[in-house]
Amino acid sequence: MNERIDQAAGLHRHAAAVTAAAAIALDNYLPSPRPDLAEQHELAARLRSAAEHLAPGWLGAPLDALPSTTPLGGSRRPEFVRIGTGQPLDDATFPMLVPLLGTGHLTFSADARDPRVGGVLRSIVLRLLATAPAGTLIVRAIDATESVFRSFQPLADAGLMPLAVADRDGLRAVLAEAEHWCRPTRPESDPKSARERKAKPRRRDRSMLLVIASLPSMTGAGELARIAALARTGPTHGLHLVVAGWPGAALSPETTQERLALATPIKVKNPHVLVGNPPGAAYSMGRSLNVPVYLDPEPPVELVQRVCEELGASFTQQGAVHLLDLLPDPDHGWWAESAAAGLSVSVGLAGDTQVSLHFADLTPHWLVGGRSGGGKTAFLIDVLYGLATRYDPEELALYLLDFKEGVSFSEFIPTPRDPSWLPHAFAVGIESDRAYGLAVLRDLDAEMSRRATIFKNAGVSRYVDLRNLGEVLPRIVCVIDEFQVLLAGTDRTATEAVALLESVARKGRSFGIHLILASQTVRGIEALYAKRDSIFGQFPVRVALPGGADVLEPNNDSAATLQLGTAIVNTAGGLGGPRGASRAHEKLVRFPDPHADQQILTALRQRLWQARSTEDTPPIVFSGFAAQHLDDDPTYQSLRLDARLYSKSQQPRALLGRRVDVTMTTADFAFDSSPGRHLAVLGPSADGADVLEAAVRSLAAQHEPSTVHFVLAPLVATEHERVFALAEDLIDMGHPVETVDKVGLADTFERDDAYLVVWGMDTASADPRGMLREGPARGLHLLGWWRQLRRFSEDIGGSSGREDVAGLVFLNAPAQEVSLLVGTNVEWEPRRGRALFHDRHTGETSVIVPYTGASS
Ligand SMILES: Nc1ncnc2c1ncn2[C@@H]1O[C@H](COP(=O)(O)OP(=O)(O)OP(=O)(O)O)[C@@H](O)[C@H]1O
Repeated sequence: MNERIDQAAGLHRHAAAVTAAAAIALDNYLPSPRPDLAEQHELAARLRSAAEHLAPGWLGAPLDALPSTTPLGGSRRPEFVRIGTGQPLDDATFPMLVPLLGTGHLTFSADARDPRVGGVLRSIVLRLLATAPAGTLIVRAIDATESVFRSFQPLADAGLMPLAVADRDGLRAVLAEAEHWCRPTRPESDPKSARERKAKPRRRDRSMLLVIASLPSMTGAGELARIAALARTGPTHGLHLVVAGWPGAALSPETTQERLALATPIKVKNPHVLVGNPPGAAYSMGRSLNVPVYLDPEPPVELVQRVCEELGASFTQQGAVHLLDLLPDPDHGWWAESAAAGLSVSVGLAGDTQVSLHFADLTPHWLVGGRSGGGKTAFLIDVLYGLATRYDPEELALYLLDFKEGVSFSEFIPTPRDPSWLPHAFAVGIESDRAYGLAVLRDLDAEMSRRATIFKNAGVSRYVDLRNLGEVLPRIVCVIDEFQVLLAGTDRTATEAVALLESVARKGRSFGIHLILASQTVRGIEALYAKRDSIFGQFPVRVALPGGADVLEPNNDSAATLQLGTAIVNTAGGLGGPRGASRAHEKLVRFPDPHADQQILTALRQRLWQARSTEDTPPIVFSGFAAQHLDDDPTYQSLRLDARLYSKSQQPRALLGRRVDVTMTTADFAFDSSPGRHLAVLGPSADGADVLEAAVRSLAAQHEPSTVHFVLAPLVATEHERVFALAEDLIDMGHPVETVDKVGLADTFERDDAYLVVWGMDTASADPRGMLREGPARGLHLLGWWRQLRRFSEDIGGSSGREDVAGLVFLNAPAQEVSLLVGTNVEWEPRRGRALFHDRHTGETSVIVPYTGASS
């Protein structure tokens, strides 16, 4: 350690001496009215030699002439950087250096739309990145032209420097990050932590460089003021700015943009530039160096590419963690742990050491934050494989819900190409919708009640005590990715979801039920305003990924500048502590990208799957936008195998679709002789025709041949073909079938023991009221699709006839009209692939995914 300090001090003394020498050289130089050529040559030579010391290699050499063997990554912070060539005489030149890191900022009077400025910005950033010791320089860029840093893409891919932001929101986000970086440190009171701080890298060991190549067009006075404020305070916190286009044009006659504090201003002329006085120093000739300076040309594209790729690769290699580094040895330790006292899983490496987090009484739930693309899914998948390799499916059951458009958890379910699944996965929601999220929370709440009864019967009050009695009951971990979607707004779903979340969050620990809530935004969830503390207070484990600092306490800035693949894990509710001090409750970890090695991931899942017990069934999958088919319905499958399942003593039921609940139960409507046993499918959506067909097919499967008639009336021309095909199938099953048209329909109203199925009931001319009232008693049931709700209402004789049709399936019908027909206020938002089913007999009103289309 002493050796490194001595080395640093030596380097510092050396740099100071060279700077002083250069300053004296410049100060002693007074331009004579008739310049002495020899003297100028000699001065340029002295400046060249000073520059070689101050800015060797990457920092000061012409980039197109640099040997390709020049190594990347120096041993200390680069302080001066070359911007171009000073040319006092045609044949006398010297490298123009400016102080930056450790001193102040740079401004260019023109922005990057001037290609010379764009070029020199690329060159400055490249020089600094190539020289800074690995991981010590954090670069953020803003560029409305979106072209200046395009060639730096490999750094973004490696997670070293995000792509430049181009719009005002991006600018604001970057400014907020820089302001976060500059927040004053909290006073140091604990001498021990002060001591420890010396041994740890401190914030000042890293610098943040904010490069503004061109400001977004909507930039306002507020943002300009924030930039100016950052310039004033930045350097003491290691923040430095390079701003092109400063000062810009005044936004209004009252506003003039001041020179940026602590900046070396560069006035862009044509073809040269003038370099103004650096902060705290003055060229003796006046406000700027009295020598024309030519900005460095832009670095060769291949060079940028090569350097970025090398930096990216070495960063990736240095930090790379492999999923297998976090998992137990498959030959010795899979499924070896007991969940009785809690669950434990390695979530990443700190140095070479595994860092584990737990689901236990003191740490029942976790909150994970990170911006989109920040690695949330990767982190969650690591955790899930970690748990799934440590605990037997008897010890652990997973509920996995994803509210974003991606398909985070789809790898845990069987697909046509790969039939394996994660045996621990009980229910998986892909592109979940809010109704399904709510169903999962209801299910967890009901599971708590079920477990409470088990506990009571066993005479215990805690999960661990029950397990100690030898009872097998898995712990449940429910992961909800982008949970804020479930809680969005202030509607009934949000209100109920908050109440259930609170209940599970508060009581879950006692029942072995744990939550991982993940989000890109934890603040600003309106439905949580009153409940924030009472809910999140139950989440002592906080995991902040890049862009997810808001899961930590506002004054804890440890996650301010995380790179992709790293996370802050905090087990004290996000609480911080003195900057730089070692925090037992908080660690910076590196975690693997599980998808980096798809083969290993597949092999892992298959191995887990092969180890499952023979009773294990695939997870129940709710796929938000997937259609549901009658042939895939387990109820339909079983009744086709054994029609006696619905024997005559039971009522035949029309299967309509799957309810949006955890197990995706079948929604059905029963037919018997009591009044109202008719089914109306309502709304213009073409799905109506499919719903009727599924209803008919499922009913046909429950009747012995020749025991009931099917009368099919395709009054909608487009449905003729479908109905004829259906009729053939029914005949094959041994059922008597008739098809009728509009004229023939009226006669069928008098029949007994028949299902009368009408596609386009709204075009029928006969009055169905008598048939609706009296039909069921004679075994005649109508299954009708009305495309217009008003016509249906007329057909039943308005609200007085409501009871005559007890089964209602609403497709794309507005909530107001639905409420009128149901007779109570119904919350319903019509959308593709969803229907609202109301059964007046059972009182059920539920959202279903109606059966549509061909079977899979
Ligand atoms: N530990 C890691 N190391 C390197 N790259 C990673 C790591 N984790 C994730 N990535 C990469 O970052 C990208 C985003 O990751 P991921 O999909 O997990 O983020 P996310 O936060 O879930 O994003 P979104 O919410 O947009 O889906 C992916 O391309 C992934 O390969």
